[in-house]
Amino acid sequence: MAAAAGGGGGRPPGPDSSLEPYVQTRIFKIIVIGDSNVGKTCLTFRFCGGTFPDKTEATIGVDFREKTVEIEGERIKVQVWDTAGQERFRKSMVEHYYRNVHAVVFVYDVTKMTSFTNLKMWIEECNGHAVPPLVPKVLVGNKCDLKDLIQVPSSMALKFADAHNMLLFETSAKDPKESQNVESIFMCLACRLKAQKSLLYRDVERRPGRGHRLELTRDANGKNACPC
Ligand SMILES: Nc1nc2c(ncn2[C@@H]2O[C@H](COP(=O)(O)OP(=O)(O)OP(=O)(O)O)[C@@H](O)[C@H]2O)c(=O)[nH]1
Ligand SMILES: [Mg+2]
Repeated sequence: MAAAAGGGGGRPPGPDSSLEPYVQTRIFKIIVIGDSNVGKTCLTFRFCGGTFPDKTEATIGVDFREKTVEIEGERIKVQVWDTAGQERFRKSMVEHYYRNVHAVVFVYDVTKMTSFTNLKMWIEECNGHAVPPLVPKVLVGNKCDLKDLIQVPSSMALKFADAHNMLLFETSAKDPKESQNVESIFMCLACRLKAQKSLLYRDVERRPGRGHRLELTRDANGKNACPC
């Protein structure tokens, strides 16, 4: 596809750069919401970077993390908004969190009951920002590695999740054995969003010199099927 600069040799001229092919990559904006210290930063780190951070500080405003995934042959950019749990670090940003959001992850800490009871407030905040009912939402109980300290029984969390029409994931950002489960949270949402065909292509990526790529690469093994 690439043509030598300067032409000659009977070859066709290289493509005009303004006509370079585009690849359209959908971006799914997923926000992670919940009390301070429940592990939002660690969960997003685990999903996007594959590791558990040695040390975290309270998030101020928002941190963005991204991961490109492939689902049924389509490359999708999952843009994770790691929000601040502390009121003073989030109040000027709240509008931005919810604007054009595609999916919401509500997080609580299984070792801290107040982080679970506060979910009601987080859901109210979300509803108060006119997030459409079609926007998928999931519930995540984090820090399951701290088995002896668990305060929120699974049965209670499941009941709450059912009542709010959400899937429940109980996991640990810290335990490497749970990394697949953490991945499933975001992949499940991405799969659901992909199935909502009405979502617009929100991002157009220019990929010079790669030929026409509007036809999408296919996973020969049919991997990346929806985990939920
Ligand atoms: N044992 C255990 N500790 C965790 C886990 N996830 C996070 N932590 C710890 O919990 C503390 C808070 O984690 P963060 O990810 O910074 O919490 P956050 O929800 O982002 O907090 P804010 O940014 O203030 O909203 C840190 O000390 C983490 O190391 C987990 O799965 N297990
Ligand atoms: Mg944080």
